[in-house]
Amino acid sequence: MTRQRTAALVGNPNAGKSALFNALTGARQKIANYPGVTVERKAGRLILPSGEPVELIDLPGSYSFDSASPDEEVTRKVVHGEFPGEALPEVLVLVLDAANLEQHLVFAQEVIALGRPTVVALNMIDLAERDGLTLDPAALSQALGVPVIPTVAVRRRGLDELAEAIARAEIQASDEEAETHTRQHLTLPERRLAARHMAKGATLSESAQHRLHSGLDTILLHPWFGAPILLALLFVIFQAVFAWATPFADALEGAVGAISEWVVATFPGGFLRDLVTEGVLAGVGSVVVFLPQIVILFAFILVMEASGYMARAAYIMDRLMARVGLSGKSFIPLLSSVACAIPGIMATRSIADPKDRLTTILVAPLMTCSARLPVYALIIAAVIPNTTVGPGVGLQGLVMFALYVAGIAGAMIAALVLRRTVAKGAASGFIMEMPRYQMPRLRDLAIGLWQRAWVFLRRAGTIIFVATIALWVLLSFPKADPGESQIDASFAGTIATGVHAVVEPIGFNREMALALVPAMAAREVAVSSLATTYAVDSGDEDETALALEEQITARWSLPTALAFLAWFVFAPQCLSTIAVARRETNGWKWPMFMVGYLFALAYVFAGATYWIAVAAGL
Ligand SMILES: Nc1nc2c(ncn2[C@@H]2O[C@H](COP(=O)(O)OP(=O)(O)OP(=O)(O)O)[C@@H](O)[C@H]2O)c(=O)[nH]1
Ligand SMILES: [Mg+2]
Repeated sequence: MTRQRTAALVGNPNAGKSALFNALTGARQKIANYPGVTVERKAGRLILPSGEPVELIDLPGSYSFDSASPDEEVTRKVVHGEFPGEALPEVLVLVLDAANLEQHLVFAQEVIALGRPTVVALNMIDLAERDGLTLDPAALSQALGVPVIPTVAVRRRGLDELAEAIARAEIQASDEEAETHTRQHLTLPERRLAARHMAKGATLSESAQHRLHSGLDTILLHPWFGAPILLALLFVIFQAVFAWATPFADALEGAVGAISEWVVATFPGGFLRDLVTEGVLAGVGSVVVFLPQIVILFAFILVMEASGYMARAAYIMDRLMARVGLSGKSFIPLLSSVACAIPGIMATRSIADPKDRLTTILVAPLMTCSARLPVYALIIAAVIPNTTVGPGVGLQGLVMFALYVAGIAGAMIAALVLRRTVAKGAASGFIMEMPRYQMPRLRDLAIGLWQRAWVFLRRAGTIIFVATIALWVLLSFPKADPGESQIDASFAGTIATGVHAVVEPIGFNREMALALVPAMAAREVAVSSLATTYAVDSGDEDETALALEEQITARWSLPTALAFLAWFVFAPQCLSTIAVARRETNGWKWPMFMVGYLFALAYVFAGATYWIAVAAGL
């Protein structure tokens, strides 16, 4: 009885499976859809050297058998013989990218562990050579325990040898009656380590540049040092945000003060002048002075992205993320949330698993977005002494770093809890392609920075401007009788008293309570609100000129200020984020849940911070 011989091409995305498929089968192809899914089934006829035909199928690329995307699901089921209506392929042709051997070997081990007759096509040898890498197929074959054939699919190099190896594997498959000897399964970290050793063992020589790049990877992706290096880098960034921004921030502050003085000196007193000095200049101006810090933070982020380090940070974080039940796929959305949770939440669309995605949406607001930077920077500058706690380590930068870490830790713990309760499910592994290291181009950096700065200034000119003016109006009317405080008399004062009753137990004063309300529009409004409130409150012009920072230093106790910082780590003070969460989850249920748990966390942590600080005598 002769039956149809079969073989399937498997491997990571972009290994060159389709290119090999086309080269091996030529025009003898049939394209259809797998039943029930929109994934294409590509089959073709490969003629072995003996003249015998083999049905070759080109499977979708896959990073792992644990993955959940529909494409990867098809690949997993077909090679396990679980796909309805699809015969278990007799031979697996595992396609590896020689230029990215180490990454491709991670999935390769899973395929080989199936114990099926397997042939490796070590493809893209030409690209490896271009990168200055000479590989030893024999050594790799020995390490993997299967034949390895070097190929260049696009130039038809190695195709005859590959066809011969497939023919031998077909004979082996029929000898063994397609019996499978499943080998030992390794965990993802074990496979990564083994991939590293195998790739090294199969490398005969490499160019200086390639050695430099892989040397960098050895250090930056080291299982033990990788994470501390990432943390140290973040630490340096926050030191720089404070240390480098100061002269620029001072200059901006001076400019805003000078304009304010000029307005006071030039125009007669009254409604309009007060609106400009107390509302626009004191309020919006107080936010704009944080532009240098935003620019410095993003300069670092952009350099990390452009140099190729960011993808490596994702790789390092993947291990941590897996431990809390998220995949590395959540890293990019969470990282974007450092700029703003809105693009972060939108980026979760790339996460295939719905529970993974939901969890990522729910924790994204915990990542410290750039809108918190002005709040943190203001309060820290006002209450944390500008001293050093070690050579080159400023206390202010250290506190800022701690707040960012608190946000990340909060997100991780929240994810862990959510994955065990409302979004139950198993973690899926993730392996991504590492881009090459590159020198960032100055022009691209400049454009990226300009875009971030513009987003910030536009917010100041629109949402922050409007919220601050609205607050100023509420603060300014009705007018106080002589001797009475303007805030007590105003509409805003009445609102503040109501909110204050709720937040007094966690150490907040009344101005803070008032600032929380308009800050729902955008977190930076907390800064402009405080500035406007103190400007209206002080009434006489000399005191208006007193910088917001000094007002806070004079009026707030340290426990109160720390409680306010703790509040902003958790509080979902952003209506746009809530609206985006509603759109991305198709309903109010999850955004309401998100707002509820985040406010609860903010309240508990701010309260705990306050009372611990009071007990410690701060
Ligand atoms: N230089 C070079 N390029 C190749 C080689 N093999 C494939 N390519 C190119 O690499 C790219 C990806 O190849 P594909 O065949 O589409 O990769 P694939 O494995 O089918 O990818 P998925 O279908 O996404 O899993 C294409 O642009 C190919 O032309 C090779 O040996 N050398
Ligand atoms: Mg393909």
